[in-house]
Amino acid sequence: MMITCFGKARISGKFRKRDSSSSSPPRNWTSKDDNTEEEGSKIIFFGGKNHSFDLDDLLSSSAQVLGKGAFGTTYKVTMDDMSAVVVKRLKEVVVGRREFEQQMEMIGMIRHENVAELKAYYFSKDDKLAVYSYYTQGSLFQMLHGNRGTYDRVPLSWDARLRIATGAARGLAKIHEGNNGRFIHGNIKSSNIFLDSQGHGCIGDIGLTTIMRSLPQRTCLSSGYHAPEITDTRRSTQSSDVYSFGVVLLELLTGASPAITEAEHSGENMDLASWIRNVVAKDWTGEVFDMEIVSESGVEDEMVEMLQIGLACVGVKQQERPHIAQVVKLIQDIRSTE
Ligand SMILES: Nc1ncnc2c1ncn2[C@@H]1O[C@H](COP(=O)(O)OP(=O)(O)OP(=O)(O)O)[C@@H](O)[C@H]1O
Repeated sequence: MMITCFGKARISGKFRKRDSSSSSPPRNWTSKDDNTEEEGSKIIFFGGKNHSFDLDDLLSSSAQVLGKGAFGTTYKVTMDDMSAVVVKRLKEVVVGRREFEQQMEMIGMIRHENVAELKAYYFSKDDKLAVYSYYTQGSLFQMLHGNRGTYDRVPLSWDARLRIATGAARGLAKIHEGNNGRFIHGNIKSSNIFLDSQGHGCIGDIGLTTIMRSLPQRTCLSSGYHAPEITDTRRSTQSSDVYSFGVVLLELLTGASPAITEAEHSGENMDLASWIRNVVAKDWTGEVFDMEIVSESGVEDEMVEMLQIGLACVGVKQQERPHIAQVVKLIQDIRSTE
């Protein structure tokens, strides 16, 4: 299956550099009504006072728009010392300050090597910000689909994909342990999975779904990531997270986009999970794997095992999907050295 283009709108821009003589933040970065002294509106950091920047640094630094997602605009902000963080300016937050803060505090408590760290958050009437670590290697989406069909394409080996899947599964398992085992992610997809320095997958964008306006059902259906029972993204469940994670595994195996497209073989409109279910039912399993990995020798059994795990996760019946802890074990067992 060929994917020829990256397929996401890229925008570039810059925050205005703040006049260093001014003590108030620039208007384009903070509230539009000049109400910067709004009571209680201060940036809250995790990890005590041990942080290398404050709100002023953040607001005065140059920023580049990484993209506009469903939940707002995401910026890479580079500090004077050249360190970078990601700032997500959240739009359509549908909860009040108290609930927002409670959710952020819960997210902040989830610390794991395979979970993108929430460093800080900020709530005011006009601005809601979430500050994360910046991952220099970009997202799994970029790695899988970027530059396909061009000379600039850097192939992603099966070993690399296995490491990404292992790390991401561990990260999601940790997230599901949060809030006494009730925490959900709600938006698992390849653009929310990043790579750490060892090449393991790390899950980003945790826990925002439940505090944001629900995505339209049409958007959910066409993305290919959402479980079929989800009609309101604010009511995502751990089992729907497992479904979405299964879609990511299928994406890793096939190199195909999960969005609903006209399936090459049948000419029908279907999402990735449905297409793979169809192909496997017809016993054409070998045909689904990404051309980029299919020629690697001695790994086909591992790919077939991963395919079975992915298919179990995307089970249409919720009760038949595995728990994420089982998924971690199954993936680790594919190659016991991982
Ligand atoms: N911590 C991060 N480090 C590096 N890149 C990031 C980080 N967070 C997000 N990005 C990248 O920034 C871009 C915009 O992200 P954003 O989350 O706004 O949109 P999205 O992932 O496409 O959709 P959604 O809003 O549904 O998550 C994406 O390409 C994403 O992979």
